Amino acid sequence: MGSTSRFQICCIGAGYVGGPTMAIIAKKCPTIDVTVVDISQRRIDAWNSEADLPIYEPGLKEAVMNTRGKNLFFSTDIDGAIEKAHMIFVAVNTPTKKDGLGAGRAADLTYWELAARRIAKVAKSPKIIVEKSTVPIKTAEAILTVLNASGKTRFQVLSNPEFLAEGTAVRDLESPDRILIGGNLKDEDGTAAVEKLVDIYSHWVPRERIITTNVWSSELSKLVANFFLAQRVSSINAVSALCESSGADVDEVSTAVGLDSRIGSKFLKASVGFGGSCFQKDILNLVYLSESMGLKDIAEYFHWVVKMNDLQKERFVSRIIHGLFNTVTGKRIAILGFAFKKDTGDTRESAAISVCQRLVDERAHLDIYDPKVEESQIWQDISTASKMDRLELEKLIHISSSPYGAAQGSHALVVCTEWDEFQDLDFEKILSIMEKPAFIFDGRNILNHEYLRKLGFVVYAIGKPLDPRLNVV
Ligand SMILES: NC(=O)c1ccc[n+]([C@@H]2O[C@H](COP(=O)([O-])OP(=O)(O)OC[C@H]3O[C@@H](n4cnc5c(N)ncnc54)[C@H](O)[C@@H]3O)[C@@H](O)[C@H]2O)c1
Ligand SMILES: O=c1ccn([C@@H]2O[C@H](COP(=O)(O)OP(=O)(O)O[C@H]3O[C@H](CO)[C@@H](O)[C@H](O)[C@H]3O)[C@@H](O)[C@H]2O)c(=O)[nH]1
Repeated sequence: MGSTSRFQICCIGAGYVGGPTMAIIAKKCPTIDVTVVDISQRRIDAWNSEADLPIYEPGLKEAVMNTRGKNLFFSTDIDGAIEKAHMIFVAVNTPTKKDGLGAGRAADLTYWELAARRIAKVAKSPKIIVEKSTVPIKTAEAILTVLNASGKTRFQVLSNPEFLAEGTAVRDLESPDRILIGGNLKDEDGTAAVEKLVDIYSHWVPRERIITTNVWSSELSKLVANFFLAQRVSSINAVSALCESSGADVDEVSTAVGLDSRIGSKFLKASVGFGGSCFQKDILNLVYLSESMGLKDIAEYFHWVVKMNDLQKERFVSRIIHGLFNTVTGKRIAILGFAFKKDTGDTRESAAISVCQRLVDERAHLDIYDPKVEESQIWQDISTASKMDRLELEKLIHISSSPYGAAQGSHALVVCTEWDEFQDLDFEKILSIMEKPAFIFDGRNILNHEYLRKLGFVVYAIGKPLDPRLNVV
């Protein structure tokens, strides 16, 4: 490990945020030593391996390989890394609570608190703690209370939410729209801590893109940013239902609407529904916060973004069932894509999970293909979502290593993830190996629907004028 006379950063949590964020800090700041620690030996071994890293992100492997062993280290020696660090990022998971008070809505801060208690126990010299995980407003304040209770040394807690999106993590980290740092700017030590973190980001981020606020604004801004993004997806998905009923085309509508510079064109792509570990969790967190502050109507307003997403997934499944003449029992359906978006192997809250679970409930036979998601992950996700046991599921589900394998003998192709490679498939070949009539349900609007119809497919696409050959109710 690096010399202790250099500035030392520790990051607790070697996940989708901790790993890539620290790799970029190490790359951009060669004079700083960065140690990423985790309780999972398996994850740390994977970060240290020569083969695949534990997560897939374009450009990540190069960034890690160029710095690992020089000023970037992955370790399970959490106490050792805490002890020598000047600054400690906490990037542990903060999932939605499963049980107890606020279950299904509030953030579960168990991992965060455990990390804070570890720091309090081990730290002997002053530390700057950087809250990287997404947390409810006032978490930093609670954490400071835990830390200060040890009475051994001084701590500053900063909020520095992460805005990277999966699939583009390296690009987002190298060229962020903004860096947000919340700290106690009324206090000299607080201001100095904020300045230290500003210094680090200034190695590669223009100063005007680094903004500082009070801690609460920073914590809340992260939740609100995700609400605004998810709200746009739910809004365009609501419009997609209207388009299907009226003959309008959702892509034409979103282009026309998005050209208004006050609205903008991003996050207006209708889909089977948003997924990912953040949107639903963070909005439910806002719902819970609003409810606990007595703001019932505000909570309901936030909640509709998640409810609309659930409706969209269900609407898509209904289109498949009705399209296949009101029953999918015993029919073979090829699922193309299982990740929650392209260019990631992450499946957390992926719309594909809900779609597969619903189709399996109807006793359809699924053949699933995804270029990056591990087979074991698909089994784990469907087993968790379904009421059926593994033996029953194995009779209904097969996982293929190619899209053609999945399509063989199927009645329908269902696109759940917008992987680029799906646009380049040989659809003539696919048509020839499918049952007839052959159906395509494009949950991402990425295929050339007119061409596919000319070939002979019956095509359903989100928010598009309905194919006259499609059975609808
Ligand atoms: N995934 C994203 O794209 C993204 C983007 C922005 C913000 N966030 C937020 O960042 C946080 C982390 O998300 P993630 O996707 O990286 O989660 P993750 O599950 O991929 O990684 C979290 C890691 O923390 C480790 N961990 C948990 N408790 C620990 C402890 N006490 N000591 C050491 N290690 C511990 C876990 O083993 C795990 O490897 C969450 O709050 C999330 O909301 C995520
Ligand atoms: O027009 C769109 C845009 C996105 N999506 C879907 O929305 C989900 C989320 O996509 P995206 O936001 O690109 O990925 P995430 O990695 O979940 O990133 C979000 O969540 C992160 C975790 O908080 C934040 O850091 C990011 O800023 C925020 O974009 C995915 O299922 C997308 O397919 C759509 O359906 N239509």
